[in-house]
Order: sequence, then C-alpha cells, then structure tokens
Amino acid sequence: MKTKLSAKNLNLSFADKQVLKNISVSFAENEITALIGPSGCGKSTLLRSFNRMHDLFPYAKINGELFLEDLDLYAKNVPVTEIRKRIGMVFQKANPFPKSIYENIAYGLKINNLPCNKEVVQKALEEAYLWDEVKNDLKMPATRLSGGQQQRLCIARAVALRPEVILMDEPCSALDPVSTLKIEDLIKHLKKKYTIVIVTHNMQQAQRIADKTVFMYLGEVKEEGTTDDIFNNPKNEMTANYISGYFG
Ligand SMILES: Nc1ncnc2c1ncn2[C@@H]1O[C@H](COP(=O)(O)OP(=O)(O)OP(=O)(O)O)[C@@H](O)[C@H]1O
Repeated sequence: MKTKLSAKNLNLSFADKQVLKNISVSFAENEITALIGPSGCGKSTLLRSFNRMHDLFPYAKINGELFLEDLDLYAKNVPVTEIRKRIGMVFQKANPFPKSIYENIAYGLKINNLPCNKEVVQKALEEAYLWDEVKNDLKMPATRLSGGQQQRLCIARAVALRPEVILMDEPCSALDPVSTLKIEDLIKHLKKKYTIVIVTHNMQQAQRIADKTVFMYLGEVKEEGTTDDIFNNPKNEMTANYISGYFG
C-alpha cells in the first residue's frame, strides 16, 4: 500500500506542555485509519498538525516532519491554502456557513478558483449522499438542515475541492445512531477516492469502518496495525485495557 500521509519524529508543545512525543506514523492511500485513545492523548492535535491548524498559535512549537506523499507540509514555500485544498477537514460539530445549501459548496469552489456551476455543486452533494434530500431546497439556509444532514453538507463541501485526504475529528459524536450509520456508510464509500483519517471514541465505529487503527496514549503512538489485530490481538497491554474499557 502506498503511503499518502506521514509524520516522522513529530514533537509538538503548547507553551511548556508537550502534547505529541516523537510520533512516527503513516497512513495508506485509499484506506480509513482510526485514531483512538483516551481523552487528551493528542489525537486531535495530531490530526490538526497535518493541515497546519496550529500555525495561528504562536505558543505552539512543532518539530519533526509531516508529509503528503513527498511534499513537506511545513516547508516554507508551501502555501497553507494549497495544503488545505489537498487535505480537507471535517469537524466534530457540523459548521456550515450561514448561507444557502448551494452557497456552502459554491463558496469554497470560488475562493479556490475552481469551476463553480450547478453540475459541480450537484456532484459534490451526490458524492456526500445528500443530493436527493436537498435537490429541491438548494436556496434554503444550510442551518435549517438536521445535524446529520449538516455534517454530510460539510463533507460535500470538503469533497467539492477534490482533496486527496480527508481528516475527520469525531464527525459522528453529535449525531443519533441512524445519522451515524449513514455517515459511516458514506465514509466507506469515500475511501475509494480519498485517504481518510478519523478520530473516534466509538470503538464499534472504528471496527465497522477502519482498515487500520492507531492507539495513542499520553502523546505517544503505543500501537498501530490492522483494525482486526488491534481489536482482536493487541500486543500492548495498554491497548488491550483501553479497548476493553478499563480506562478512557
Ligand atoms: N490550542 C491549544 N492550546 C493549548 N493546549 C491545547 C490546545 N489544543 C489542545 N491542547 C491540549 O493538548 C492536549 C491534547 O489535546 P487533544 O485535543 O489533541 O486530545 P484528544 O486526544 O483529541 O482529546 P479528546 O479525545 O478529548 O478530544 C490536551 O491536554 C489539551 O488540553
């Protein structure tokens, strides 16, 4: 499997607090990788490092290397806009713009100088399994959609830019079980085209959708492997304890 995204000896501190400790990890192309681990172990921080979300925090110190294939994501000549176009992100809480459904997709296309017309918007909504539900309401404010629909709209907004990677930070944690299963179904379908890294606290979800799983603890990667191995044959005692619910 070709490596799409990787970190090498990554250390990250917020002021004096070291949050990521010497992380080396890689994510394979067209696979879904789940990041699991107890609250505060650094999953979101690792995810956010890949699209340079800490650039705005002067007290965040990062060293080590992060790559999209062989592109050094922190090289001085690489514009952050290009990175965020190639590496999309979906957050825990759906965050549609306070605009119409149509404009939510069109806006990102326009500011990235990509062709924007009804066909492109329709394609993105179809790809996110949302078109049939919204095709007659494209002018409606996106904030009137249900939580699950808003999250699929955010996924449509991300895929409209034709990224290579989609990072997802607990995308289902605010959703009911039916909406969650719809998004999981969508994520499995999206991996044919994209590389997906997803932070989740839901162990069943990791097992349902992830090809690989990475277990983190106190800022370190403790174990990584196929989801099947991590859940059925963990080598590290901490992984075994975490997945059986002894802590977290
Ligand atoms: N912008 C920030 N400024 C200062 N500290 C931060 C910042 N973001 C995260 N942290 C700290 O970094 C540590 C790791 O946080 P992070 O959100 O990455 O953990 P997590 O594993 O994703 O947790 P959770 O599962 O609860 O979302 C925590 O101690 C957190 O308080």
